[in-house]
Amino acid sequence: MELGDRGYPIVIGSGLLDDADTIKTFVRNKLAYQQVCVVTNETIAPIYMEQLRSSLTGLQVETCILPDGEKYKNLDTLNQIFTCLLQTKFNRKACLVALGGGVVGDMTGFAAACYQRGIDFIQIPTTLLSQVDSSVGGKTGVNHVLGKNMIGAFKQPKSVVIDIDVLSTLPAAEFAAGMAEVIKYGLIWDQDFFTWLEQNAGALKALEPRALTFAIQKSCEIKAGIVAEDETEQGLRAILNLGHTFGHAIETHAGYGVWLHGQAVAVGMRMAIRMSNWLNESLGEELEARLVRLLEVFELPVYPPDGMNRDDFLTHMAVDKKNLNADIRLVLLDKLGQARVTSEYPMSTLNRLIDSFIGQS
Ligand SMILES: NC(=O)c1ccc[n+]([C@@H]2O[C@H](COP(=O)([O-])OP(=O)(O)OC[C@H]3O[C@@H](n4cnc5c(N)ncnc54)[C@H](O)[C@@H]3O)[C@@H](O)[C@H]2O)c1
Ligand SMILES: O=C(O)C(=O)C[C@@H](O)[C@H](O)[C@H](O)COP(=O)(O)O
Ligand SMILES: [Zn+2]
Repeated sequence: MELGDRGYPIVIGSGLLDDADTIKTFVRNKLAYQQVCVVTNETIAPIYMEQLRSSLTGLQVETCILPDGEKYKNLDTLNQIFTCLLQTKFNRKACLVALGGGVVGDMTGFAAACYQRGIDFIQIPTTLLSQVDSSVGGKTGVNHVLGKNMIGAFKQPKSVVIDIDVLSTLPAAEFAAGMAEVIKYGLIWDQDFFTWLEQNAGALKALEPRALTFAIQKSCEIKAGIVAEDETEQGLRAILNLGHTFGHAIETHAGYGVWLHGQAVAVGMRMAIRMSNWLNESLGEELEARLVRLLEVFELPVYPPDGMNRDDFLTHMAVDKKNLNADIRLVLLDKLGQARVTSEYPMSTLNRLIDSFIGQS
């Protein structure tokens, strides 16, 4: 990840958690930490903690085990990390290691940004979503009942270690949720990658290592390239939010954890593509149909939840972080592989768009 003195390596491979040399290079010796606190959760700890611990022998390794779930991505749980660090007398030279999915990664990064005004952290992402998206780019934070990820900081990790083997224990619905973000990269940035995903969906679903590695690598490259241009989302980076304006509204309305983040993004991307086509007919209706076919291969939802109405969407979309005033800013496509952020559309079109999805599921 190219970011000047905040740049960092992203290593992708098989067997990395068991590979003491890799862990040594990217977590231990090279960065010379004395104290390491692995932040993980109650689901991941029994599966992967011992493997990681054996690659960290010789260091003071503490473990902070959080409850599992999006509903715990909040300030109370964040405080549990601070309590762990203070009880074990961690100093400013300590390093946090996020071993988990996006929830663990976002909270660990935010804890690292805050603890004693900032310590280092490393990402060891264990879900597909966290491997292709949340572990890269430095967005960290927690949810508020009134909005997703509303409290947080930009804090880049010192390295990202992606072991594709951990995906073998990931539930299928969680794998699919990660695929929604992978598909996002094709839509916003790379039409050839989108076509490749259509052609290789079966291999990805079967966890075929070559296909998986390619998809993860491509996703990280695209994300890192965008973040390198615009680390703190002054402009370009907001295109990574395709589908999220609608998706975050779904997650918040349903209650955190009821809809997986990637599921909500899948529906949100479909809504954004239909809106894009309505505003720019040269995009063509076929793209929405192609997206739906691809989402359905992974059994991702393509309609918002029953009972969610237009006001529910608009209320939550009004507190989106992209908004600069009362206007709701959306990420839309000009064509496959090219996105932009805009609030220049008739409100009547947004109303009609939301209505076209209500009561359809
Ligand atoms: N910071 C960013 O740039 C960014 C990007 C995308 C998403 N996010 C955030 O990430 C979160 C979603 O992350 P997620 O999809 O990884 O969900 P998650 O962190 O909740 O993990 C999903 C589930 O899988 C379990 N799990 C994780 N790894 C496993 C493994 N290898 N084997 C078995 N079970 C495993 C977890 O315990 C959890 O129950 C959301 O809060 C979202 O807002 C952040
Ligand atoms: O890294 C980014 O920038 C993204 O927008 C990636 C998204 O997939 C991710 O869900 C992110 O957390 C959303 O950010 P937010 O600022 O809309 O909360
Ligand atoms: Zn996302």
